[in-house]
Amino acid sequence: MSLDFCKRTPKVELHAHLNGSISRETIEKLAMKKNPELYKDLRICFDKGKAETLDNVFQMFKLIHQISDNTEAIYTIAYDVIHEFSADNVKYLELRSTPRDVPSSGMTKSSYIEAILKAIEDCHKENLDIVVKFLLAIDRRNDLSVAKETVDLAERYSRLSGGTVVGIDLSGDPTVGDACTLVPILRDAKFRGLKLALHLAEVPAVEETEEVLKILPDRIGHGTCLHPNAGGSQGLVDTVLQHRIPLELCLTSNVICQTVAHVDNHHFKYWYDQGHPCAICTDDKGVFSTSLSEEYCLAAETFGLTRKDIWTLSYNCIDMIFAEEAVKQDLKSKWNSVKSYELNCE
Ligand SMILES: CNc1ncnc2c1ncn2[C@@H]1O[C@H](COP(=O)(O)O)[C@@H](O)[C@H]1O
Ligand SMILES: [Zn+2]
Repeated sequence: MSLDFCKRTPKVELHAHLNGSISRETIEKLAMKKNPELYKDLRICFDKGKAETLDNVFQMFKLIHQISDNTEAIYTIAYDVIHEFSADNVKYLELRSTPRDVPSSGMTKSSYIEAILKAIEDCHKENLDIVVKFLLAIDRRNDLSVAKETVDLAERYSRLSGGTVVGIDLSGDPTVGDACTLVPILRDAKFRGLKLALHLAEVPAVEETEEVLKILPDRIGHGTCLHPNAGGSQGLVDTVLQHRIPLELCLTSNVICQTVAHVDNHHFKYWYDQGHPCAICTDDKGVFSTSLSEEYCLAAETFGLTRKDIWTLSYNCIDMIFAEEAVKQDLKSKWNSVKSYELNCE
């Protein structure tokens, strides 16, 4: 499969953490301004393959958060990330990010969110050919009061942004905390009309996953350990299949974090072969030195997908987006307008 074809294929990105998507160029720009020593540490981490384990990845987020501790940096990261996805021919992007308060820089959770919304609006004003939506993330180590504050902010900014904020993500180090404690607030978020894209079973956790699945989230991030062979259970698989809950699958992320032993064993194959809705995503394109086109190419090469398969995989993601029907129709016509040309030319 040519990377070029995957680049030319219009794409939907549904699982991208803002601070994990930051490119080397943006890191350099921000870190050099702030503290060149920090840049040295970050550069070492950013050399491909240095992430290596889930633990290392979460160490990298700590470093990145040191440079994204003010609204100006958050704006720059969001602005650059949107441009980078757009340059990779992503036509629809859902960014997710965990709002942070940093008293020393005067950043509040509200100004954090507003900086991202401003970047989205400015890219829109530039007529960049990409629709961007935004999910507020709850870190799974957060307690109920923080989670509730995030849901309140999501509801408020969904209204104020005219529908750019669409929902809630649950993320954070999967080996820390217990998502069961957050179930009541996640249920409430759904009741209030927010969409839920939840990291689930990134590592084995049958009971927790059972509890969270009862909410029937709108999409699942990773779902690596749902299957009994991966430390899950048949009951979990059956629930996800029965409700056709779409999966956001991030191949490179899982291999680097070692939650999947080798890309050949990636659970993409199991779900894809059953015709289950699967979206190929990057997770953290900066931290994992990847792009959405590279992820499609990797899936194609690993699982023997044809150009038509890749095209269909990308097209089917449109039905999984958290946007109104009109946006879906627009995207579908965009895909269809280049389909026969792209699929027939070599
Ligand atoms: C690798 N697999 C993963 N599993 C779980 N959570 C992840 C993640 N990758 C990223 N995050 C979550 O996203 C945050 C960084 O972006 P924001 O500061 O929110 O923009 C991380 O701190 C973590 O909470
Ligand atoms: Zn993620």
